[in-house]
Amino acid sequence: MSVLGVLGGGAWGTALAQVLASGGHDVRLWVREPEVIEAINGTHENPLFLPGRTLSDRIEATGDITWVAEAAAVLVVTPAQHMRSVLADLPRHGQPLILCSKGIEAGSLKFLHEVAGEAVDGSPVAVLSGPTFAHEVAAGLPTAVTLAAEDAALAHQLAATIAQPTLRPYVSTDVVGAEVGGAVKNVLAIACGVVEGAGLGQNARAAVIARGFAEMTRFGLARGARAETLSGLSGLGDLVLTCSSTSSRNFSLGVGLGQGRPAEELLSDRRTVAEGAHTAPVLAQAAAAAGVDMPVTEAVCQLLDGADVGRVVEALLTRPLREEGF
Ligand SMILES: NC(=O)c1ccc[n+]([C@@H]2O[C@H](COP(=O)([O-])OP(=O)(O)OC[C@H]3O[C@@H](n4cnc5c(N)ncnc54)[C@H](O)[C@@H]3O)[C@@H](O)[C@H]2O)c1
Ligand SMILES: O=P(O)(O)OC[C@H](O)CO
Repeated sequence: MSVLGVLGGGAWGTALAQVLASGGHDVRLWVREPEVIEAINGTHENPLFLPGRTLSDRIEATGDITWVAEAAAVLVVTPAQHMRSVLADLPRHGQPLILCSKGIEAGSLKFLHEVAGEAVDGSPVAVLSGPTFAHEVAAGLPTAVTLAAEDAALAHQLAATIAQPTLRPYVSTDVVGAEVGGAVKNVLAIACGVVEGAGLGQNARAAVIARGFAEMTRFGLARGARAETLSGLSGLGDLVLTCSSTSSRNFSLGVGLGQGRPAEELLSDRRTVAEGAHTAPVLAQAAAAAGVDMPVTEAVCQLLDGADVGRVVEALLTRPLREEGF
């Protein structure tokens, strides 16, 4: 067993720390909030981000990122838009980084493996992504993920390190594909939530999933992803999960939008992150730059900007007819 580091004490960082610690690893968890550090080390719980779960005493929370940097590998689980600034403080030991966040950086339009590569020069980078509600992983429920690194040997080595009886990684060398799925599905989950909130029915939700997958695939292929990754755990698998449940923060945000509530109100008082709200405008820019048509993503951007739900839905449904396919 190894000493592993985790950056980010939100729901997902804490759940990953828990499943790794339950497998016998010692986990150093870097946490931003002093009250969360105190709760994890004092009473083995994270009431702010993962309430109701008793955590392993193999998890030690810290505010000292240099201590986490000494681990054999570091899982990076910050919100996507804060990854660059957090990694800037991580001392460089050449330790592998496993990126577990989902999104595209605003401004640069870069995937997170590109951001990490720039921020921590010299560390090999892998991406872990898939259908993974944090509370289920922390509860020890069976979960499968994609673990992608350009270097196949590294991907296999990291998969062997993190694999647990309830966490099964599937290895890939398609880093871009693994990232596209996680980033795009969050935007599409908002759209499915809107369908739910506006009472548009199950047929409409299935249509958004299917046509959303088509636009995920168009964008992914244009950016060099492989089709089998997009139809795998990190793409279609995560899309189906996140578009089906109010356990998803992105889906829940969409439900509120579909009920006609403004995005600012829905986002203002939450401490948890709904990545799709940040990714949608960035994805729309990246798609435009790649010459890819993403009508569902465009619709989500309009709704986040306060457009009327009925008008946005009508505009989507009255687009020129086209052949089915990607
Ligand atoms: N929760 C899940 O089920 C889940 C599963 C898979 C992937 N993810 C991804 O993991 C990433 C983290 O999500 P989460 O659910 O753990 O977070 P969360 O919503 O539970 O908690 C918010 C996190 O944001 C951090 N944060 C807030 N402001 C910050 C700042 N200025 N700088 C750095 N960090 C800041 C907080 O410290 C906390 O760790 C996201 O990209 C998310 O999409 C989440
Ligand atoms: O709650 P969400 O919408 O951020 O989704 C969590 C995970 O990404 C699901 O795989």
